[in-house]
Amino acid sequence: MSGMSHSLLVMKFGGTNMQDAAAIRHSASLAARWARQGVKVVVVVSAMAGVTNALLSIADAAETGDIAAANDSLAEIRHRHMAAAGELGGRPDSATVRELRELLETLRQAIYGVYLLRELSPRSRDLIVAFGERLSAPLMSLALEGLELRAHHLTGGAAGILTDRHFGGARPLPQSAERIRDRLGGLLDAGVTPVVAGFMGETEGGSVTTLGRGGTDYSATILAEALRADEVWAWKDVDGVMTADPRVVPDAQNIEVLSYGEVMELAYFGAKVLHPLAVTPLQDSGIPLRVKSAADPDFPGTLVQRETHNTPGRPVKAVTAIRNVSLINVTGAGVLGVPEVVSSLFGAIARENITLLMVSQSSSMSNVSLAIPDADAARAMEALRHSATGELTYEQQTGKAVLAIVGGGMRGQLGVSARMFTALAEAQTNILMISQGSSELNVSVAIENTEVDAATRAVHAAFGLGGPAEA
Ligand SMILES: Nc1ncnc2c1ncn2[C@@H]1O[C@H](COP(=O)(O)OP(=O)(O)O)[C@@H](O)[C@H]1O
Ligand SMILES: N[C@@H](CC(=O)OP(=O)(O)O)C(=O)O
Repeated sequence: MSGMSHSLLVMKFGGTNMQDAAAIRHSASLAARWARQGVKVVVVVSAMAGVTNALLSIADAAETGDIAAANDSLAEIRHRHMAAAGELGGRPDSATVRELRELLETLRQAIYGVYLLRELSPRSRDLIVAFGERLSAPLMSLALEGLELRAHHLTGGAAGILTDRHFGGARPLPQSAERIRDRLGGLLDAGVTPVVAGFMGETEGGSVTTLGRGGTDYSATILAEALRADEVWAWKDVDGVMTADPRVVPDAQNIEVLSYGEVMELAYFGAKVLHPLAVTPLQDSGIPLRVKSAADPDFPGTLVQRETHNTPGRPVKAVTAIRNVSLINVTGAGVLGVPEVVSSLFGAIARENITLLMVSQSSSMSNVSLAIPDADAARAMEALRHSATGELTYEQQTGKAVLAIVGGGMRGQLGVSARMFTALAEAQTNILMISQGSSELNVSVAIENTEVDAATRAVHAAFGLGGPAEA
């Protein structure tokens, strides 16, 4: 695909595309291919694959006093980055390699601090976990320099991304846009390729924040919107956004076009391919986002744009699933016809910042069911018990999953849900709960965790997603 018509592209490279020196070199060559054609390229990088999870475990180990485990794992991270730096041509005495060493030492001290205090606040966790991206950005600079490009790496904060103080799930502040133009405009005009550490920003007071798991996609779109880029390209280890997770459904197909709304639903309902909020910065400008395959750069991938693009006979575009979900059933006299109770339940969930995946209320109004990620369920139960009025009982069932179908073509179409339920029945899947999003872009059901893979394949086949669209 030609980039000739573009003047500015933001390119995001995920953990897999940064996993070792060879992958980083390949990623750099993709950025260089367009930079050499005169396109200004802003590169945004994730941590090397696995590093974010490792840093989270290290922080937890330090907090519980297991400094030996923390140090062992830190040594692996140090080795992995120093080895990659060497392979990418970084000399031990070069400024970039010295900087890497200093970053690793600061990380070690931060972890030791957690160990001494036995205390890990959301703020300290963000500081520690963002080191993954701060350490991978210099490696990308080395790789770009190895291809004779001039590069300059920056933290998310230094690139101008200012956020609120919501550690672990921070949101950008409006004044970021001007800061980003200030911080990156000069570099771009001087022919330098900025390499921005993804996933992170900083508060006005200078504390490091993170944008939520998978947040590098979000960093890329925040930068693209501020810089009025022509497009954002998210390079992945898949062809694009697929009709289902290709690890579960071998005949999943690439989706050519999706709307911002569709991609948000897909991400919300578990498609790990993009951050659920990634397209939100683009909604005003309509800047397109392309999900592209790093292994096959000329393949068009998936174009994500403002407008919905429907194929006749194909109301559903994709099937997604979220595993490890809890269902919380709220029953009791207090639920009977008392909308305030429902609103107080929602308030409690919202205050705790818990993702509410599904809600359903029985027609008798005597029962409300909520689907919540297992990881949030204990907090949710606690919050619900403290919030509600009346005589309510709460019952939690774990080991469930949410399966969703997504597509703009289902709006106003009869029979789509019925087709999904028939497919599930034929696959002997018991449906525990049903809900349709008010946007009419999705229908979701709660099922048993153990039945997710078979159910996904059955629904995928029922909507003809594994082959060419029906006429
Ligand atoms: N509908 C889907 N389309 C494409 N990929 C999906 C989908 N659902 C889940 N995935 C998984 O998401 C992965 C890509 O996301 P991720 O690894 O986070 O990307 P990144 O390269 O940005 O780190 C793929 O390897 C794939 O297994
Ligand atoms: N490293 C962060 C941010 C990210 O976006 O990663 P990836 O692009 O590898 O999904 C995470 O794991 O959440």
